[in-house]
Amino acid sequence: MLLAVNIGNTNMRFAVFQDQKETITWTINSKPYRTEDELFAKFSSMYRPFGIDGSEITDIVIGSVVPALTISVQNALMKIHGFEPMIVDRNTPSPVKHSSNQMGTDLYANAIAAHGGSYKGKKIVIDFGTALTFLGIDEQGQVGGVVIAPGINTALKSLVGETAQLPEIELIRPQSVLGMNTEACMQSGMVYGYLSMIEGMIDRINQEVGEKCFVISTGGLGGVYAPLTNKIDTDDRLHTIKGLKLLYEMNR
Ligand SMILES: Nc1ncnc2c1ncn2[C@@H]1O[C@H](COP(=O)(O)OP(=O)(O)OP(=O)(O)O)[C@@H](O)[C@H]1O
Ligand SMILES: CC(C)(CO)[C@@H](O)C(=O)NCCC(=O)O
Ligand SMILES: [K+]
Repeated sequence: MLLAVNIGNTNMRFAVFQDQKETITWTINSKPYRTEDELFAKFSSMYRPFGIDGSEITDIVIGSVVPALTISVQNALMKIHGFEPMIVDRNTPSPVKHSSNQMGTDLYANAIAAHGGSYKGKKIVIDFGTALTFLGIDEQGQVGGVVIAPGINTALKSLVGETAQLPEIELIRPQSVLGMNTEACMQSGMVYGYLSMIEGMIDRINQEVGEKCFVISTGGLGGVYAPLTNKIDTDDRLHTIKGLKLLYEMNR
């Protein structure tokens, strides 16, 4: 069985791909950064609650956008499983072409899963993580470019943290765009505001590439925003981690 790990700035997402059965997935906070020993202790007890027998894991792939965690996670997993997990990044060979020497592994994995999936034509991948990213890729696997904006929780935390009178809110759609109480006003800004950005960016990217792209969303809040717009064609919270799996299979 293959274990794939996507180390993000907020969460480390784990997924175990089983042959016939459903994929099992869970997350562990990335922060505070833990030592290798702490990670080893934490990881040692993480399989059982999910009904996984750790000894059945024969392959491990790690993708990371947090350099401070990459090697510690690799070493902790190596101590548990007795073999070296493969670390992949933007330079790991694949049919996806890009010219960036900075592209985060999650963005590269998003491109690979979009190109390797059954989607047709040009694609946009929107990742609702710590950062909100858009990636455009054409039918030949050429990455057209990326957009990086503050993630929704990141923006909300900053807004609440920098103000005296604004409270934490739940990210749900308010009754109307114009609100009459603080909570509804903020929900409008966060939900309709970001939705407007997302729809507007999709339109702009489509215009720039001269085609109506197929739009895939992933990341923590994809499941909240995708149902609110018909411009997102599908939401798959495992999209990034499926890209890591494909990268592993192409390079093992
Ligand atoms: N209904 C919801 N309301 C508010 N936040 C939510 C909701 N559903 C998911 N989230 C957020 O999504 C996060 C899980 O997302 P995920 O595992 O993709 O990592 P991430 O935080 O998106 O980013 P990164 O990949 O950068 O670590 C949770 O920590 C939570 O903050
Ligand atoms: C943009 C994020 C933070 C999204 O997780 C990550 O992909 C990253 O740190 N990237 C490095 C910079 C770049 O992709 O150009
Ligand atoms: K930073």
